[in-house]
Amino acid sequence: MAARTDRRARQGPELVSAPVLAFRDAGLTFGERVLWRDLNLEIAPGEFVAVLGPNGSGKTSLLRAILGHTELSEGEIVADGTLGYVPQQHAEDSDTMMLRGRDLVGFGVDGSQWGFGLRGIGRRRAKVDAAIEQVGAGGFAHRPLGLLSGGEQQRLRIAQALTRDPALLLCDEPLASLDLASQRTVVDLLDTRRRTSDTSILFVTHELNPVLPFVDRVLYLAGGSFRIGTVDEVMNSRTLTELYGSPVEVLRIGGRLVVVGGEDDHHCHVHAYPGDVLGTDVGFAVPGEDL
Ligand SMILES: Nc1ncnc2c1ncn2[C@@H]1O[C@H](COP(=O)(O)OP(=O)(O)OP(=O)(O)O)[C@@H](O)[C@H]1O
Repeated sequence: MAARTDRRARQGPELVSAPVLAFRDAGLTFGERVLWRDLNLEIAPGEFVAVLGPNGSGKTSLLRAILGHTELSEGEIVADGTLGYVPQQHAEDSDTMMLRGRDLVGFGVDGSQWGFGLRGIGRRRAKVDAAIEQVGAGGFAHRPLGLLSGGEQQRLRIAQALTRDPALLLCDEPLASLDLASQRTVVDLLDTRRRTSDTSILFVTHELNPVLPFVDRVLYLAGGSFRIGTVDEVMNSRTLTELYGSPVEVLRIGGRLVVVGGEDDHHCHVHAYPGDVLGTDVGFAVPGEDL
């Protein structure tokens, strides 16, 4: 039966090094459309797993299944500990002038868990302050969200997720529409969190290179199938050609990982990822051009 269950509730606290998340024969299909199936994956404490794949391959649906918002078609997902969620930056959020940065962070601790009355309010405020400090947002958290840069807003979204003290952070393209310096800040925050608290990171992205130095494994979804392994095991021409069923070439150029082809059957598409998030050349090339 398809289900997402809480391992701690079932098995007790003795499994100290148990995976924080496990997919067991998990599958997700919509009608005839198979997004992925027979997925078996265990994510260890502190592990950084990048989820890659073309548009529509099922990356966001994977996160939704973990969060329990989408029901699996088969298998199960077993979670151990609290989940935190960091969404992508949305342009429409920038219009928000009524909401202060710390209000956004506070959404992470709303609910009855802190109790009511003055003591509850004080505990809640302390939790919000601690999360804001963890992401270094004390200097701007009092300002309206609409006056903050995309990078500052994204730091506050991470703070919101951290208020829950998550064992696993689910990140849905958190670097989208951020400049390279802000990307680096966000990636550094996530890496610090996993080093200091052993929080695992499941990171959905179209751009692997900004997180390349931190990635332990890659889950690459495409065409109803997937590959899991280290960057070297997955991001190579043979593996991706096999996965896509059409020629794909993976090149390493100056520390950058460049994938040629694979987006669809009709266009030879080139992704050029910057090898260093402080680099300036997020290049896109057309077939036949020198890289
Ligand atoms: N509830 C649903 N019912 C039917 N189809 C769905 C449902 N949810 C998602 N889909 C379909 O599943 C496919 C995968 O969607 P998903 O958003 O997971 O892809 P993605 O890999 O995150 O894409 P992108 O990179 O564009 O964000 C899409 O074709 C989408 O239309």
